[in-house]
Amino acid sequence: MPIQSGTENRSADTSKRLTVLSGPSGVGKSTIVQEIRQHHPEVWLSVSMTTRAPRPSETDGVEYHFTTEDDFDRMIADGELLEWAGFSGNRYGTPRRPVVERLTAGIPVLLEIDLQGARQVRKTMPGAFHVFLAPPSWEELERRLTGRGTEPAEVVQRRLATAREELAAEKEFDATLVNTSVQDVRDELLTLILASRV
Ligand SMILES: Nc1nc2c(ncn2[C@@H]2O[C@H](COP(=O)(O)OP(=O)(O)O)[C@@H](O)[C@H]2O)c(=O)[nH]1
Ligand SMILES: Nc1ncnc2c1ncn2[C@@H]1O[C@H](COP(=O)(O)OP(=O)(O)O)[C@@H](O)[C@H]1O
Repeated sequence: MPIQSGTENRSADTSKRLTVLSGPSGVGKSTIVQEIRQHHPEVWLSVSMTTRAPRPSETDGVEYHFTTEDDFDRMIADGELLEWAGFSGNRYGTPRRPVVERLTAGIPVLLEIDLQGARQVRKTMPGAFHVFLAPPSWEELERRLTGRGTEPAEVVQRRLATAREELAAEKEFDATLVNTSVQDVRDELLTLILASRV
């Protein structure tokens, strides 16, 4: 029956409307996401839960939902997270329900998450398209992470050590964008987000 098979196809394909953006700390992921937020409201940006403290520039509910360790434990126990990971001493996770609701409604969704989370999404949402954001060079990555000035030196060092492992995982991704120009990457990412729709 054509109508029934059409419905089945649509529900099976919803994860194809999902794009995952990953890359080492300091490469410019938040900057690109901010550009998409400002210029492309047609893309829905998932707002993650985190146990990390807010930076002075951050607003609860915009960049993240800032939460406690206890509440994060509860969300895991209740199956409310699509994926989650520990990163540099804090935990981060994607609330499942808002993502599923947008995908089902046909809205493109962008997740900005770390490598461990991206690997979980690859398993649970097999249609998702995975984009790796790479730095122009290692030295530039160090400069950006240090220059941002949001973390003490010891945290920067820890993030750089993790970054070496993350750079080695680039081949797991469907596409790589090198973050030389913010506007170019924004436009290229949007093209990929819209191209991966079905
Ligand atoms: N697995 C997972 N990682 C996340 C999530 N939200 C953010 N992250 C990642 O956590 C890492 C640290 O994020 P953050 O503390 O904001 O630092 P920044 O990305 O260097 O600005 C980054 O790699 C983010 O992509 C999430 O919901 N799940
Ligand atoms: N294309 C770019 N060229 C130069 N600096 C950049 C570029 N993209 C981001 N930055 C700067 O690099 C630093 C880290 O960017 P951020 O978006 O916080 O990275 P991430 O979210 O990946 O940790 C910030 O100071 C940001 O302004």
